Amino acid sequence: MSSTWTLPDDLVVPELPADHPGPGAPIPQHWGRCFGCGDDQPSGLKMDFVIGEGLEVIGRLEVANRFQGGPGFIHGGILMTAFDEAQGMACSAALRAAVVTGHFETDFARPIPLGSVLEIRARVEGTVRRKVYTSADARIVDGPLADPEVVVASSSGLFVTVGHEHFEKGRRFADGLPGPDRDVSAF
Ligand SMILES: CCCCCCCCCC(=O)SCCNC(=O)CCNC(=O)[C@H](O)C(C)(C)COP(=O)(O)OP(=O)(O)OC[C@H]1O[C@@H](n2cnc3c(N)ncnc32)[C@H](O)[C@@H]1OP(=O)(O)O
Repeated sequence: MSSTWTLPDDLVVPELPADHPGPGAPIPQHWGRCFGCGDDQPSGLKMDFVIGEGLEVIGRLEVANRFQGGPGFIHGGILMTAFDEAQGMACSAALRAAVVTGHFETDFARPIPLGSVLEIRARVEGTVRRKVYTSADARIVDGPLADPEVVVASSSGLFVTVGHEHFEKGRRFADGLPGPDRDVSAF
């Protein structure tokens, strides 16, 4: 099975920011409580990211036992979350803009065992107004069934750039219940 995703004809490929740090530079987590990358989210994915070539970022996910779906394998929704995080990070790194996911689709090509390490390469394909078209692929680079030549899953996603006011609406809920305002300006 493969995606029916198509890119629009009027896609604009963005220039890299002048101060883009270049391949290998670590990308800081965008929000400590983020399920994808946050250190302050004990049940989260705890993904790490570095800048890749061009408009690409490279994410790493250690497939922990708590990410289990079918016996011994990663849950498909967890994998989609990892792609979502990686493709969002690619948008942020390339455009220096906050984004949210608008539409997302994933192809699951191989089962991914617990204990493996996934490398997710995610990139911005281009933009149309506020829409950011992204893609990504995942390979097992360490642990069970590791083979860096084999793409085990791939993903396409449309993100939409937003202003910080988008996240202001959620700040009262940052602890899960309405509460004191929290500073989400760093998101
Ligand atoms: C900051 C760094 C982040 C790093 C990583 C984060 C990774 C995780 C990201 C997430 O998971 S975010 C959480 C999941 N997503 C959301 O909660 C988004 C909920 N949806 C919304 O808030 C709004 O629908 C949205 C901001 C996406 C759009 O509303 P707006 O009123 O601001 O914009 P508008 O509706 O005018 O749409 C702008 C363009 O996007 C298009 N669009 C919007 N939603 C779409 C959609 N779902 N599918 C396709 N296109 C969509 C829309 O057609 C339009 O295209 P055109 O320019 O061609 O007119």
